[in-house]
Amino acid sequence: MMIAEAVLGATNLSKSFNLTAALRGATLSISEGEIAAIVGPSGSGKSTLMHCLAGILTPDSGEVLFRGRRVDDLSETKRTQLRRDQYGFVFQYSQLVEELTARENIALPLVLRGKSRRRALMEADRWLQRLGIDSCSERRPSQLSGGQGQRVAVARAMISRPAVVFADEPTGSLDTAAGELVLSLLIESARRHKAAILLVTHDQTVAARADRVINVQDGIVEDRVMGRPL
Ligand SMILES: Nc1ncnc2c1ncn2[C@@H]1O[C@H](COP(=O)(O)OP(=O)(O)OP(=O)(O)O)[C@@H](O)[C@H]1O
Repeated sequence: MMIAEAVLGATNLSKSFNLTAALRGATLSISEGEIAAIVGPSGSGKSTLMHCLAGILTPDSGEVLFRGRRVDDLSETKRTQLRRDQYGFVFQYSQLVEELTARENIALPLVLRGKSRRRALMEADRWLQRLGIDSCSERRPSQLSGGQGQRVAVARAMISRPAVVFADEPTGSLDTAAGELVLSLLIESARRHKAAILLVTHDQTVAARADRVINVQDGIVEDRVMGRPL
């Protein structure tokens, strides 16, 4: 049997905000291409865990590993580079740039990585088509529906072929049908490009689409496998 390599790992992560202990020794490992849902009560530490794993927050103690290499102690510049080169992000209210069109928003990560504007826009056009939003190409974010905006966010997250996509309630602001479509597109794109997804959700039907559900309780990870092969 082939054992999948870990793309992302954390050991004993702790993080406090003043007197609040948000994480109290969280340990987990995400395999290459794995789709993992992070669930747990409000305030249990899900977002803090995700932000520590993504290098947005620095844990007070513990280690974060990306492909076996320690990354929590990298300089801010190196962590920004890691996020740009290896990670994609989809949040509840997508942080699209209002001054740019949908097409330019999708192309942006490639431009930031040094691709020419022309080539980045050509690649963005492919993603617009793949996700069924090519008619929105020239619209600004405020001219998009919630579901269209999240599809643009999925395209923007996937265009740079990330190893890991961090998604914090990506369908939380959408109705059921739009949410299901966005989630399906995110999962299909990730499977096609062998990206792992770390998905924070309150929604059981969203969690049920993952390979594995990771339960966070009081800042600690309680891991359980959900029957599907990893
Ligand atoms: N920037 C911050 N400053 C102060 N306290 C914070 C901060 N971020 C998180 N906390 C606290 O840390 C704890 C964990 O918060 P976190 O947002 O990680 O939980 P969560 O499980 O994602 O919650 P929710 O499901 O409500 O989004 C909570 O008690 C929260 O109030």
